[in-house]
Amino acid sequence: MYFPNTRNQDPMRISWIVLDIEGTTSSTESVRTGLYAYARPRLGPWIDAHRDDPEVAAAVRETGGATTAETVAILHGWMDGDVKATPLKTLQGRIWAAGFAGGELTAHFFADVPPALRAWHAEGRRLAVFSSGSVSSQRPWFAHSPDGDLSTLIERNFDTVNAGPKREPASYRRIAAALETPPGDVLFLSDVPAELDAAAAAGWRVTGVRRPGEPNEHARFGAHPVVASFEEIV
Ligand SMILES: CSCCC(=O)C(=O)COP(=O)(O)O
Ligand SMILES: [Mg+2]
Repeated sequence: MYFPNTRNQDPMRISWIVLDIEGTTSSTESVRTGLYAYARPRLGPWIDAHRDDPEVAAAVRETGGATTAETVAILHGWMDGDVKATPLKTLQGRIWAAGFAGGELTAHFFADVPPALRAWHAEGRRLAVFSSGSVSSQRPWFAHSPDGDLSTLIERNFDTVNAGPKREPASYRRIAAALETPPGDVLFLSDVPAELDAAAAAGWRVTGVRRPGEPNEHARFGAHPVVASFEEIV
């Protein structure tokens, strides 16, 4: 096995591969026009119907709005600005999970992703996800791939609640500790250079994913190795 960023290192030491979702395994379009459009009109009714749910109540409190209308306006503003605020991700995640369960949503994965995940899993690499999307949405996303259920390949799920912000090294230290693995044995794949910087600062191996047509296609990845497809991670 050859990873672009493992020259002069033993690639067999990579025991965990941690995946970003949007821009890496899946298109930004599928998230923004699929998931975001689904959540947008449902936020208000969902909040009103789940006021007694502690997770929903806490997310609404953290949003800072006094009424449902105010809360929804703040949430819509975050969605418009692509602010990946944790309360928004919590509420979106719950709505999306219900949408997947009801058969109203399907996930998207780039064509090279399902075969790569299956091959890595078959050769003994362990797979995890670290996304701004909440864990409650990550699992149904992988379960409802058009290429079949990929969630069985994913052993661990991390988000901004159980790990922390994606641009802070401490979050990656927390994940490596949870995986009980030395940081140098973990490879992180992401389309966002600042996330790769944070992971590398925590001692992880990293590879940038520069997919044609994605918002970060022309991003500067600095010294980080970069691939355009998981097929290049042979
Ligand atoms: C079911 S995945 C939801 C995707 C999402 O909401 C998101 O913010 C993805 O961000 P990422 O950190 O994976 O780039
Ligand atoms: Mg991403």
